[in-house]
Amino acid sequence: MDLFSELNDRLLFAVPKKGRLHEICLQFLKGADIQFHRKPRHDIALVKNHPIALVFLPAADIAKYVGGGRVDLGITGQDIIAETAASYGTATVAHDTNDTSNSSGSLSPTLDSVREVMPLNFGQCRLMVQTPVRSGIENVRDLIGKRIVTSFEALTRQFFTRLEAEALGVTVDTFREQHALKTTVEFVSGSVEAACALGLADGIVDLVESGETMRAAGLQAIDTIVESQAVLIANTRTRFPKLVNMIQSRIEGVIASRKFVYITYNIERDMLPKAKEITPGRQAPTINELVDSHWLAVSAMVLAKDVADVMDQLKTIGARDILVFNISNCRV
Ligand SMILES: Nc1ncnc2c1ncn2[C@@H]1O[C@H](COP(=O)(O)OP(=O)(O)OP(=O)(O)O)[C@@H](O)[C@H]1O
Ligand SMILES: O=P(O)(O)OC[C@H]1O[C@H](OP(=O)(O)OP(=O)(O)O)[C@H](O)[C@@H]1O
Repeated sequence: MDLFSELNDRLLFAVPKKGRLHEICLQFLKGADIQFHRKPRHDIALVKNHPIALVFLPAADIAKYVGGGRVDLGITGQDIIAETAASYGTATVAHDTNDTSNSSGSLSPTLDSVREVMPLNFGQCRLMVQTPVRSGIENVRDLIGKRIVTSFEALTRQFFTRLEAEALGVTVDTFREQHALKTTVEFVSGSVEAACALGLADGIVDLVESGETMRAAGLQAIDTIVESQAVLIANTRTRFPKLVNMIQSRIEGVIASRKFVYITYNIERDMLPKAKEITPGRQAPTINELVDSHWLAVSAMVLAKDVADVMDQLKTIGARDILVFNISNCRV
């Protein structure tokens, strides 16, 4: 059977083909036991153990493909969803209609049929307005009428349209009817931070995570347009709602297993109340008697980010043999 007829009976799942989100998406697929072999230079890979095909696409295009309907599911950033919606002139992503009829298969200019299934707890960043520190511009209003360079053209235009309307004391609709945007917004596809130093821009709109890139370019953040993280999105008219649920549940398991570690330790019986306070677990800690002893063995799930602190506290109440294990997978 050729690839095109193979794809007909499969859920299509779009995954970023490169960049910041790619590697961690592969870890999620592995954790969810979605097995595939991607041949070199192929952007479509058939999954061996489920009727799913993975489609490797630029992160920036994934919301568009899922909105178009032929791709059922995708992982991308909320910044990209917001940019795609802004470029279509729709404010947000619509929510589930429970309509599971077949989809059109076109790249239709709407995100009405895209549902945000769940946040994925990675790819956190903010889309920020930035200016050169030495320019002294710290108020976005002072950028009105100036040149802005960005990869997020639609959101930037939307932002400055609101700003200019506000400055004139009119509604956005009135502004659109009666005025032209004074601020110049220009698109570049990458290395946005270089634009000010090159004399192409008075300010930029770009993503900030640690702020290192921004500081290295002599820039400062003066406003936030969108806060973002990676999300799982689905087309509401997918033919495969059960598979979507299965993938969601498995990815939830992967997220939980990355979020928690498993701790086990021994404690004297009279210290148990304090131990329970330090490691309450998700429901309750598991407690076992140690043979012929007044010591107990306690185990519980603990937030991975808190584990060093928890171990310190357990030590102060006399816990011994404290062991911490990574969780390779779980359903919670
Ligand atoms: N510094 C960052 N920290 C966290 N998430 C980020 C960061 N930069 C980008 N992202 C997220 O990753 C998405 C894809 O950005 P990225 O720059 O990796 O895309 P790309 O253009 O496909 O890759 P490349 O930059 O390699 O060409 C962004 O839309 C955003 O959601
Ligand atoms: O605040 P930071 O932690 O420094 O991260 C921000 C940088 O990360 C992204 O770019 P990326 O490195 O993915 O490359 P790009 O510029 O080619 O998109 C973004 O466009 C910033 O340049």
